[in-house]
Amino acid sequence: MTGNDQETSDTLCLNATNHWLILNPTSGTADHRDTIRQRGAQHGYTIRETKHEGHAVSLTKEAVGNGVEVLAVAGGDGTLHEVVQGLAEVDALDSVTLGVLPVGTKNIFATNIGITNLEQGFEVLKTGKRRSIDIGFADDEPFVLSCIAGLTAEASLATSSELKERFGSLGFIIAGIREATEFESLHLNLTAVLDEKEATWSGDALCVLIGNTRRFAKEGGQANVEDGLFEVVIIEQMPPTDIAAEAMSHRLLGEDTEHVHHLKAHQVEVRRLDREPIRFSIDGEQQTHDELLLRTHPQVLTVCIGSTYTPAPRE
Ligand SMILES: Nc1ncnc2c1ncn2[C@@H]1O[C@H](COP(=O)(O)OP(=O)(O)OP(=O)(O)O)[C@@H](O)[C@H]1O
Repeated sequence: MTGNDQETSDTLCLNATNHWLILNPTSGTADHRDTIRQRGAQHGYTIRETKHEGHAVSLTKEAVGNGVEVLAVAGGDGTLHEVVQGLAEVDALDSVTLGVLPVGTKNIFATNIGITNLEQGFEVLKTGKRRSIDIGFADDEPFVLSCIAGLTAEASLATSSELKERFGSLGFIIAGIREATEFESLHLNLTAVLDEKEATWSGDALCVLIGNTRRFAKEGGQANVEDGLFEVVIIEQMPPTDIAAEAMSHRLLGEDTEHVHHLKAHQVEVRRLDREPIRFSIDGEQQTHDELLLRTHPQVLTVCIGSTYTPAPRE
């Protein structure tokens, strides 16, 4: 099914009978607990609060065990990651409709599906349309946003608004790397598969950015979340003198440059070529691996979307 084919199957999120709401009271500025409890109760949700890290995984499994049809997630991207993990663990990715109430710090996923605030999140849960979107898997772990190899902290991608202003989305990553003090390059092999064709790349990289709902190339923002493909950017190790020029080229042209490659793939394998394991950030969660196999599962998760959401933004 293509993104457009789904238009005919859009269904309002209004009719489901069994609604649960998973609330992370510590997300973002941590001042939303009472509001969510009150609004959630008004809308007839069964509310479950997370008490510790990882708790949203087991609460989600409990919700599935209780036959939940609509699951609202009041939190940020980390909470959402845990909920999707819970759904995957009980093989229920396609049996629940997910809604997002963005009360986290960055809320990248909510923004990418057209939900910008709490009020609108509740409204979309009640009257919004739903779409089936792709989920990535890193070995057996599902992820929604992205898997990044080689950056020491996800934060370095999100904070520097001045660099972003100057260089654009990918450019500011490149420029950000230049400014990072503790940065080690990666000696790796990457194999990408698209339409049964394989492409490989080996060498020293500054980082590899693999987006599911998140786009790093060009102006960044939302990727096509319904095409069953990752958007992959390989940023090669390069002389410091080239970095600013490459960053600016991405700002001005949005195109591949000598040291930056952009491709789409439904499967990506990343393997280390030296002794150091590779550091990955999977939806912001830090892990190390010698190798990692990333695959997309196309259109397996049904989510309530905001009216500004479009499956294929600025292809
Ligand atoms: N009661 C709790 N106490 C402490 N940590 C918790 C609790 N409940 C959940 N968590 C953890 O809080 C982490 C961060 O939550 P979340 O992602 O929702 O907020 P955020 O980091 O502010 O937002 P974003 O990820 O959008 O920037 C999650 O990884 C989760 O494991």
